[in-house]
Amino acid sequence: MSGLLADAWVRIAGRMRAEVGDVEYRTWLQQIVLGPVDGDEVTLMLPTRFLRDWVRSQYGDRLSTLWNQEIPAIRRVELQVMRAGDAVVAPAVAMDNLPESRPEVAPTPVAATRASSMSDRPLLDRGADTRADLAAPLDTRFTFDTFIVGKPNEFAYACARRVAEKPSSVGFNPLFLYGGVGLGKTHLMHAIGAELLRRGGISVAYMSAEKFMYRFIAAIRSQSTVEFKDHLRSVDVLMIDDLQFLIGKDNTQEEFFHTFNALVDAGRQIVVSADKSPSDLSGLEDRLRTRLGCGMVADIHATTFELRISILEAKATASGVAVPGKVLEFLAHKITTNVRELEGALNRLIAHANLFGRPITLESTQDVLHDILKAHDRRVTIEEIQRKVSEHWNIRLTDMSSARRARAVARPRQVAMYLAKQLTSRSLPEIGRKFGNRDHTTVMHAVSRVQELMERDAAFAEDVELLRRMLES
Ligand SMILES: Nc1ncnc2c1ncn2[C@@H]1O[C@H](COP(=O)(O)OP(=O)(O)OP(=O)(O)O)[C@@H](O)[C@H]1O
Repeated sequence: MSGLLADAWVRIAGRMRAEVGDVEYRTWLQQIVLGPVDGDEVTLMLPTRFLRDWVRSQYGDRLSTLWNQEIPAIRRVELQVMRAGDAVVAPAVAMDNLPESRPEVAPTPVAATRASSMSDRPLLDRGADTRADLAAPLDTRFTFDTFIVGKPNEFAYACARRVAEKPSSVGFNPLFLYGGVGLGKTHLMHAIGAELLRRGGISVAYMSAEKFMYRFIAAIRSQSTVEFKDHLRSVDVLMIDDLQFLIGKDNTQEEFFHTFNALVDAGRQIVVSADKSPSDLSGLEDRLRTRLGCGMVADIHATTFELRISILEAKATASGVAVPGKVLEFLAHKITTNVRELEGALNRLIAHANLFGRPITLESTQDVLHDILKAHDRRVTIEEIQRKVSEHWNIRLTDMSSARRARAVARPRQVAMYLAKQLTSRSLPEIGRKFGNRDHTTVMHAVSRVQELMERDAAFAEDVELLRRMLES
């Protein structure tokens, strides 16, 4: 039964994804864990109360209907907050593990290939000779206009713009974009596609390396490799996302290599993205790596605090919901690695504010994003905080846990407790223990005292803020 349930759940999750779109699925539904069935009721579990309430109010009815269609004996869906020890029938279904939710082949030729949701399927637009089987939408939100440029990505952005304006320019073919997860590679590729489409008269194919492989395998199975190759080799611009997927897939690499050569030799543009530079993609064949590195290689670096703030400001403005600067700064401090996560956190705050009609505050942010923030807390330890604070005020590290009450020692100790509360997910008693076995009420007092002082004394507030930044960087 559990295999049957798990299979049904994957289909339902795929259906929901198709209905709500990738971003909404990732933000709200991807964390659902499948629990057991009891009588006519299936249990779905979520990590926080907020997520549970939101999913219940927004998707509860639809989930019940889909479950009932899959397994008629199921009539109700029970949404629960997950607790340790709850029985799990199937883990959360990450988007990449879902079946393709839209039809592979567009039913009719599509001339304008813009649609509202993201897809890995390639697109092709060349007026009259647009072919239906290569037509697919780009994510209309991923344009150059919505891409926020800062020091870490300005070079990649400039290269992408150049390719969109003048494909196949000398020195820019292939364009190889690389960088860590969620830093905007796909966004830039879609932006190139959108710009080329806007200008018109050029055919563009975009697909992930994974999709490239599946299509290639499907073509082999249906004995249509010649058509597959011809199709790909007829485009003016070919974009392949997440090339690292081809590592270890030797036959697909070989096919890609030939397609690549045929296109470049014919003066067509190739754009490729990956998580590493060509020279670091050690599982790729040498000759392919060499060719990939022959054009323009552009690195998207990790975001800076300033870039994260600019991205958040732009997204908050676009949403039309007032998000205080302090909240944006807090998020930019806390979520530092991945723009996708940063965006997801902001979306959740905005949805919460809309749902309950309450303004966004620092307190509500900490509450609503509890699970995300906890995951980002782990990096700073109380010991590090104690060390930095002692160095800053030039006191002995042992005074963090000593009984000395002189202000010169007691104040830094209070600041360290305050920072421990802000920057880690430790409870008040746990923090107290690390400071010479002090009681949790002492920590509570320290936190409110530091807050009070920060409000009254700008120089002191600046000191504390500086320490916080140092600890987080
Ligand atoms: N500079 C930026 N300005 C605006 N939005 C951005 C920027 N960088 C990333 N994003 C947003 O962050 C999200 C993740 O970006 P994207 O999917 O392009 O990342 P990626 O580098 O392709 O990630 P992956 O390695 O997972 O494929 C997208 O919603 C994108 O719009």
